[in-house]
Amino acid sequence: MESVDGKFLLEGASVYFRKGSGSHEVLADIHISISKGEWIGIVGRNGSGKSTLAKVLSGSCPLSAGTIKQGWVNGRRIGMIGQQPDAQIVGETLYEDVCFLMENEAVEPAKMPDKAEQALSRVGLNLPLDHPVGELSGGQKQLLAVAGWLVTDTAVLVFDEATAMLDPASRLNVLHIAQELKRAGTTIIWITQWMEELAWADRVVALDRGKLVFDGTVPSFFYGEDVTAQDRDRSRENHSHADDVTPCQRLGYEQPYAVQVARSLRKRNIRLPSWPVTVEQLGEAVDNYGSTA
Ligand SMILES: Nc1ncnc2c1ncn2[C@@H]1O[C@H](COP(=O)(O)OP(=O)(O)OP(=O)(O)O)[C@@H](O)[C@H]1O
Repeated sequence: MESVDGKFLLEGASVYFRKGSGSHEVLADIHISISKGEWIGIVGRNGSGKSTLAKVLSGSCPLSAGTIKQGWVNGRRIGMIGQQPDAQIVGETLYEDVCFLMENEAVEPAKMPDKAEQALSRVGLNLPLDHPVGELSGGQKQLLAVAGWLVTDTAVLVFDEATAMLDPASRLNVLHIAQELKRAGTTIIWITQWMEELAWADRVVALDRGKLVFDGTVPSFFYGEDVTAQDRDRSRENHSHADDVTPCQRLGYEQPYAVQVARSLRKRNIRLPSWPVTVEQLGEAVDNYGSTA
């Protein structure tokens, strides 16, 4: 276990912006602890403060009150990938773009081509270094932005609705790359409006009008009381909590299809052996149910 001092922590974090003669509270008294190598999914409706939280975590928005302790990040970088693929492009070619951060960090010029190639290959952009950035698709531009962070020692990558403008295949590709990075030890903060993307997270944090209204596991976000009830109710087979409103629904989001099906099955007392969020997970759960039933 990390010591408390070593934790990446937000404590009572608040951000106010000036509005007329008063102030507008965008983040209110947020407490979050982020573990090394964790994947945290952050959700909340438009204007709930997600981007502001992303900026606070990456150090680009100062707090009006409270504290941030970067603990185990320990001077390493916190990168951020935004929603607009074009907004984060800084070079004309892949090489120029991916070298931008290295130049800022005074990496030896002789080492740059190798580092650039390694970073591009890690994100699966296997194109010539002089390939024009203007010819990349939106999804490839997002991967290029990720590669830009990989040339330096990046401890945490914040994806702020980074897949919002992408087609389903590119979206999945960016998710896969983030998963690879997590396996290699990078901490992932994944902000999204797409509920199914939370399937990749270890934990969900939800914001509503600047307040933290949920911080828990993915199953408890989508299945609410059912999850805690499962243990409690093992001996009461006919009891079902499927009518309970889940944290996901309370936030005003539609539950993913797989969650709707699984909850509907639970109402009929068919309890799948896991808590599916994607259709693939639902298929696996049904398979496993079939083999144990
Ligand atoms: N620099 C700023 N000055 C004043 N108000 C701001 C500033 N930045 C954000 N806000 C306000 O803070 C609130 C939260 O904005 P933020 O972008 O963090 O929310 P969000 O959840 O990311 O929204 P979206 O999903 O629409 O991107 C909004 O009401 C926004 O208008």
